[in-house]
Amino acid sequence: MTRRGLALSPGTGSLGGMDDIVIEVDGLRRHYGRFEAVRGVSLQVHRGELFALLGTNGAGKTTTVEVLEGLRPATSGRVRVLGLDPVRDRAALRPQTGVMLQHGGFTGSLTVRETVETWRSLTVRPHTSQQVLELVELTHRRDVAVEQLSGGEGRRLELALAVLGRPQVLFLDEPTTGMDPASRRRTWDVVRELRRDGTTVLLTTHYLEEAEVLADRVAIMRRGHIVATGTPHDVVRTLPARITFRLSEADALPRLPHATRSVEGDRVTYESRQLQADLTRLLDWANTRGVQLSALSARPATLEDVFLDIAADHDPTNRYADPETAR
Ligand SMILES: Nc1ncnc2c1ncn2[C@@H]1O[C@H](COP(=O)(O)OP(=O)(O)OP(=O)(O)O)[C@@H](O)[C@H]1O
Repeated sequence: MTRRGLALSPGTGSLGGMDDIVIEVDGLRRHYGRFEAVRGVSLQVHRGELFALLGTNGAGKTTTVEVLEGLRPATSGRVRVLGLDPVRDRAALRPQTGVMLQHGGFTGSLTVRETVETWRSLTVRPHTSQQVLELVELTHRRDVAVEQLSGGEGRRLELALAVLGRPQVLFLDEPTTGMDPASRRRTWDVVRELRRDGTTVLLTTHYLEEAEVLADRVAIMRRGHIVATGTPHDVVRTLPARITFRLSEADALPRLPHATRSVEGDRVTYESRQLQADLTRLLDWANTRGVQLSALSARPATLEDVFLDIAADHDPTNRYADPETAR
């Protein structure tokens, strides 16, 4: 979706000495008292990239993002955003970054427009209110008190405020939580548009489909570690594709050369490393015998499959890791 006449390009103010790497995390550890929430995380995000940080509840995503935002110091390890230290250089970094927290702090009695105007007065080189409200499709709600917005509209207002200062780097912590599927897709369009205009985005989300459609690269965290990383395609291809169908007489099932089979009642699942070859073999077998495979489906693995595999508490360390991106 292209929005008319919007100049969304991020600020280009040079902070000097940076290359293509916008976010750099090396061996990050973060303790809360004696509990270690982040246990040696390393990642790099390049200019204009959208990187999604995924993980089970309590895995350490928010803690990692808060360290990057300068809201918490690292216990140890090196963290740089635009070549700067997020805590020490917070004043220099702040105008270059946009932050959408899980729970924004609005004053409920102000209208949407008053809220944006208040934030504009605190922002260097801001977009106009009209621009950002158009971007997130809240123009028709501009005179409504913030407390009367729906949950999804509130999230869109937070997104508008996060991009108000034309940030080079945008941190989005669960940006579409509480949105209906249509709002979520509209928000994806906005994020894609920002990314197209060169904004670097670090996103956390529990919606695996969101990461699959938006992210250039993902990292999946569990218990303070990154256990899988790479492009969504790279991460997903570590797991086999699935062929499923229902068949009452499962005894006569064929062996497929690249697949393992499991049967639960009348539900048959093949996990296949070569979907096309195995599916062809299966369909030939069924056609030759006149067998009806009901509710037949064949699909590659998804990020959700990988996530569930990781959450199931196998030991996935190293299984998914891409050595170039997770050191
Ligand atoms: N202020 C704090 N004091 C003590 N422990 C904390 C604090 N903040 C977070 N933790 C703990 O650190 C761990 C990581 O929390 P964090 O919020 O970073 O995880 P998360 O991956 O963002 O989780 P979620 O998906 O549930 O939002 C959790 O075990 C959490 O209970």
